[in-house]
Amino acid sequence: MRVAVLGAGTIGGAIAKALKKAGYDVVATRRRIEKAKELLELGIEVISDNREAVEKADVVFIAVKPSKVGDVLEEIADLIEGKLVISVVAGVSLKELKRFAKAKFVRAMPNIAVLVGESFTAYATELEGEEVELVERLLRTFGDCVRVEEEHMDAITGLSGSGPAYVTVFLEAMVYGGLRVGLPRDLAKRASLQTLLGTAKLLMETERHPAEVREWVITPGGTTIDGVFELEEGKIRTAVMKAVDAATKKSRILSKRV
Ligand SMILES: NC(=O)C1=CN([C@@H]2O[C@H](COP(=O)(O)OP(=O)(O)OC[C@H]3O[C@@H](n4cnc5c(N)ncnc54)[C@H](OP(=O)(O)O)[C@@H]3O)[C@@H](O)[C@H]2O)C=CC1
Ligand SMILES: O=C(O)[C@@H]1CCC=N1
Repeated sequence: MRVAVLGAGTIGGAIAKALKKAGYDVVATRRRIEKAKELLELGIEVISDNREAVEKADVVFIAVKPSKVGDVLEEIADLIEGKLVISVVAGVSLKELKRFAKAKFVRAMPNIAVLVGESFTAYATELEGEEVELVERLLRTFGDCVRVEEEHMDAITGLSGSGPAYVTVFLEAMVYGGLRVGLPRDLAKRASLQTLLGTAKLLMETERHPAEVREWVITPGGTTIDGVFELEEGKIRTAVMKAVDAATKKSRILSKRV
């Protein structure tokens, strides 16, 4: 199966790599192909002509910025009639995509962990049956994937699409905390990363509520409660909730600009 990825930038490049690794024949596009050396080295064909890429492909991914999606769809509209087209563009609805072409559209939202096969990808579509099975086969090469009602897609964008950025802020703060109490940089980073990974794995495997796992860690009168007290005073929960809310609202605003 041949897959075209239009807009081989940060996420498009990651998608092209994941699909190539899974054995798909991949053609990727961007205007400045000199910036796609890494993809070329992996055996991915990189060209600047979207029409040529689409003509040769069975499935098309669109990973350009929201402001460009209209132009790109207009450019390829006649070639994608009846073709499966998966857009990962934030804030652009199925209804808006369908304004430009009569393709079989899927709206998906992965995150940058596609690069290590650990994305959370949600998708919405009106397709059914074998076509949905194909969509899931493709999206599973990125990591976990789940079908959702389209009304959830902006919130998914604000939560898991943008999520790696929030987690890296927290992670960096943990490392700095380690530095502040005198740990060497490498040790602080390794301890913070493994703590994050281990906690996520623990929560996933035990399916316990985060509060329950937190109670396991907090020894009465011990060290952890003093740390948790500071986090609560710093309003970390409202800060994270506001971050998800702001990014979700931005996704909703982007959709009005296409
Ligand atoms: N970054 C992320 O983690 C995620 C991003 N997304 C979505 O993916 C999209 C891209 O985001 P991101 O990867 O961060 O942005 P980038 O700017 O890194 O990638 C966009 C790419 O599109 C290329 N491009 C621009 N115009 C065209 C065109 N006419 N034809 C073909 N390619 C073109 C650009 O390259 P050139 O200038 O060389 O043409 C650029 O590399 C956005 O819509 C975003 O909402 C979704 C999930 C996660
Ligand atoms: O920042 C953005 O707009 C994109 C969408 C989700 C992650 N990155």
